Amino acid sequence: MSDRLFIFDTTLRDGEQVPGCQLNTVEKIEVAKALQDLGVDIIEAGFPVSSPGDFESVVEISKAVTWPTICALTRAVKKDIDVAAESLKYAKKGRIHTGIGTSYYHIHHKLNSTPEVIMERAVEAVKYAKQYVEDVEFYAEDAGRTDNEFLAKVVEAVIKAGATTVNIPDTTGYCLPTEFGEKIKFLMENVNGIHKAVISTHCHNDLGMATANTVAGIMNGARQAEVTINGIGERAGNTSLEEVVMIMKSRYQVLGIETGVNTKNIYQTSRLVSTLMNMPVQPNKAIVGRNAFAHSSGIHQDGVLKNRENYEIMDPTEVGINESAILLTARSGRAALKHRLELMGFELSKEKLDEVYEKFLKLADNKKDIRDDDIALLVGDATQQERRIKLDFLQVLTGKKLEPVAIVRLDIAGEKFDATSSGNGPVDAAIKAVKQIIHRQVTIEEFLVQAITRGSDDIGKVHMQIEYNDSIFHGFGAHTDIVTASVEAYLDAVNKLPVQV
Ligand SMILES: CC(=O)SCCNC(=O)CCNC(=O)[C@H](O)C(C)(C)COP(=O)(O)OP(=O)(O)OC[C@H]1O[C@@H](n2cnc3c(N)ncnc32)[C@H](O)[C@@H]1OP(=O)(O)O
Ligand SMILES: CC(C)C(=O)C(=O)O
Repeated sequence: MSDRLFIFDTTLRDGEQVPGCQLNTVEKIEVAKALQDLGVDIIEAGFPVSSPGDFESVVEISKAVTWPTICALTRAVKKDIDVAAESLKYAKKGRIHTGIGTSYYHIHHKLNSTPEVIMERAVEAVKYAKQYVEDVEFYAEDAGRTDNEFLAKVVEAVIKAGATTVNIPDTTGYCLPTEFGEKIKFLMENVNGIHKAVISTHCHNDLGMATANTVAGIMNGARQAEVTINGIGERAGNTSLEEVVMIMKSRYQVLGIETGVNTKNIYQTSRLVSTLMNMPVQPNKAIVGRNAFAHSSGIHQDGVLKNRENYEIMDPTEVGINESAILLTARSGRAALKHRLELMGFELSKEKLDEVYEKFLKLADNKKDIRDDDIALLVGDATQQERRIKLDFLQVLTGKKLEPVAIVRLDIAGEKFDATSSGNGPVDAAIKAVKQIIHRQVTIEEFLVQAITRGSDDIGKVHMQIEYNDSIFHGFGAHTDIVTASVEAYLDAVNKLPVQV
């Protein structure tokens, strides 16, 4: 048996069935070209009979794409097949994908038919499509819930009628991986002529088993996997391309099967599809999720920094992601902080690192997303000269219809001084209280408040410019509490005034 797995991408057909994900023809061409660059073997471009727009898209994709096979879906209905054939007239390699439901439910409760009639319609559809193209794929819809004996008869009949690929979809995402694997094995062992066709999987993710079922199918003889980028598709979605491809690559030693996919294009294709279809990728999505190569807890970060393979089974660059991310959170340890500091150009002694780490933990408990700006401020704080005047305590009472009042305690060269003041705002009240303790004739010339990054949990940065004896002094403060940041900025500037003798 061949060790090459054909990748059949149905992002533009099954993926596009997702409500809100419809693309126009220009966007579909962009995705099709990206799929071509990615190296998929077959692009299912649409269901041409469904609308003039979908027909047009299949025509234009056929013109735009050079080497992958372009596939058009149909029911086992002559008109559908005629229209599909027409839409494929510019395809360098065209495939008609026709089929019909084979499960008890579909035969009796959807098609109001009998197994015998369904068998005839299946054979007839394949023969009809065969008049147009050599490459005909047949799908036995809801094969996952189809009795294996009947399925084997249908598969044998459609291969005899000329089907070159036979698709065994788990349409409702019902099968267990063992059941799906056994289904494929049963067909491989019981269908006469099975080796004349490629057996394909098309698994849905209703129970989160789409990829597991696809792999089980491949392990039992399927050599085409029908997949979508980011696993998008009807209901809970389809098997995701990136998962199947990376399973084949990462576990080649066990499975011995290759795809023709250029895995380095995976991430960019995922982003493209997500953006065009307005379909965000869940952060923990395997391979392409924002956190797929991000480490946030101290023990993992330490392990990854010592050797990436301690916690990573794939190299992120293999899927087009530049590098693993070490995210700083309240669960991070010194190793991660030190690593980030080094990347930022700081080499701290062990003692200094401990000091910054303590401050970092306090900040991280209050702020989810710690960025380089935050770290720079912490390092700045920890490495600053000892200040003579320090803010020891600050409490502010403020609110709508309340006169703001601030209580301040300063530590001046080891001695504590308290003051209380009201003001027209909390910052004004706090600065006035400070001024009651520090009797210097200073005026604030400039007061600039800025959120460093984003979000209401962000650090506010304050820049203050004060004037004293015709000279200007600058002060900076940063804190998640903007009043504290303002007082710190004021004191920073005051600490720079010439010491009075
Ligand atoms: C599992 C899958 O994902 S299959 C692909 C799903 N994608 C789509 O359905 C999108 C495209 N579909 C469409 O645009 C429309 O449904 C069309 C054009 C195909 C048909 O539209 P309508 O003629 O209005 O039929 P409608 O959608 O209401 O019902 C589907 C009909 O097709 C029949 N049918 C369903 N599947 C098949 C099949 N594989 N082969 C033959 N007939 C089928 C149904 O039994 C039903 O027939 P009935 O009206 O005689 O009961
Ligand atoms: C048309 C077929 C292949 C399908 O999408 C399904 O069965 O899920």
